[in-house]
Amino acid sequence: MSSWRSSLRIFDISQVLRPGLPVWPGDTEFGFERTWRMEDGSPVNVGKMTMTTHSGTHADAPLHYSADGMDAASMELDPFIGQCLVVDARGVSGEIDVADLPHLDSVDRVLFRTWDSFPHDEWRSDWTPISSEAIEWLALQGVKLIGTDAPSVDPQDSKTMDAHKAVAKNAMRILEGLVLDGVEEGRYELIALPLKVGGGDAGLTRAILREIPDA
Ligand SMILES: Nc1ccccc1C(=O)C[C@H](N)C(=O)O
Ligand SMILES: [Zn+2]
Ligand SMILES: [Zn+2]
Repeated sequence: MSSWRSSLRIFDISQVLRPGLPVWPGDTEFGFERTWRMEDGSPVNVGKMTMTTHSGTHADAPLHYSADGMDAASMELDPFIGQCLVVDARGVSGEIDVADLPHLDSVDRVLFRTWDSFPHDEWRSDWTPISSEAIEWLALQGVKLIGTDAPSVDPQDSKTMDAHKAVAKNAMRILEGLVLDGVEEGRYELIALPLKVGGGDAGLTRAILREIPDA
């Protein structure tokens, strides 16, 4: 009788949305205020949040990088749920290129860990972007979703957005701002559902990885 796991380990790979959350320079700071207070006699506490669509862990919608792209509410869910491969790219200098990619066999989703320790409390503009050649190669291998612990798949000063354009050309999906500290390289189940934001150029996402039972 093989032992049955009572539960599979879950890794929460999402940032905490909170005031002080580092955001893209010049973008909307995360704001939170209480609009109904129990201390004022209200039967409940209710809050109000203001934030950029690209706050913390999020999925870009095609509308972000294509003027006529679909919004976050229209994105299909399949790319965001299923088996993925976490790749440790911490040793990569410059940008992740084809030579930095592992051999892939039948994997639809690839997540890149680039930070030794995720910068929760400071904006770091020196992240490791992904080259458009690497994205094209991943698309050729059948990859449908690319995730990163960086705030963008392109460099902060990009004007041509080559990585996003390669994603658009291959109808792939993007997760950015993941927290992959402590996640070993390997295969996991990804569950990362973007908020269904009508007109949204991105969807805030609670992303998790779940261990895959030993075959
Ligand atoms: N908030 C911004 C404001 C202006 C330009 C870029 C951003 C981004 O957040 C980058 C985005 N996460 C991206 O998909 O690359
Ligand atoms: Zn984004
Ligand atoms: Zn992006």
